[in-house]
Amino acid sequence: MASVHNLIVKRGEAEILKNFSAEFPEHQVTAVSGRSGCGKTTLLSVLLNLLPADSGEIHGFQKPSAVFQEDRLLPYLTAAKNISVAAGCTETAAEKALLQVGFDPEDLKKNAVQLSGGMARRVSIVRAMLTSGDAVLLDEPFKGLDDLTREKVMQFVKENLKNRTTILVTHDPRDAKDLAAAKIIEMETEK
Ligand SMILES: Nc1ncnc2c1ncn2[C@@H]1O[C@H](COP(=O)(O)OP(=O)(O)OP(=O)(O)O)[C@@H](O)[C@H]1O
Repeated sequence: MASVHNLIVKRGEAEILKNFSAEFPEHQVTAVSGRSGCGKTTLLSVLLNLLPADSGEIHGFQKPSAVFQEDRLLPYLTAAKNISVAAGCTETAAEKALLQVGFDPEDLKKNAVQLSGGMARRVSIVRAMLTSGDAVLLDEPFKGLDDLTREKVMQFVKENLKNRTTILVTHDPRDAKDLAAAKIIEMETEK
């Protein structure tokens, strides 16, 4: 089991995670939901080492890759270059993956700054899925995608999870079901 134990995380004066403990089945998907502001993104930021915990223990997230709510792309590189630089794969592999998630061949020529929000979101999903590591942290990855695109992206994510321990933050029960989540954590009750 990957786990966090008695995590305390403050942001400014506010204690966001108050002795939060949870277990995440290894090689499976755990869905995390909870009201807006309860600390889901904060939890992922701590697991990614982007935010320090004030105390607590973390096990099983040595090398996670992530989809953030904001897409964090390098604006003047193409989608495929953004992916290959971060994931260490070839641009050809990145382009193949982008076509799978619904990019048009024409879109492959554009720099990230020229992409729509939904396209940028798909680039960040492909980047996370093609990056190797022991865990995948997905912060509302399917939010705002139309149904057809969501289906393509869902298929791509399923094919590329590769048994990695996965945390899926989502408000949509369909996401947990479609990714066959082994466990669902409702954050308020576990804080
Ligand atoms: N950079 C920051 N500095 C100070 N407080 C912050 C910062 N980012 C978030 N917070 C606060 O931390 C709390 C938890 O935010 P977080 O983004 O983790 O919630 P969330 O559960 O992911 O919410 P949502 O579902 O809306 O994305 C909120 O009260 C928020 O205002």
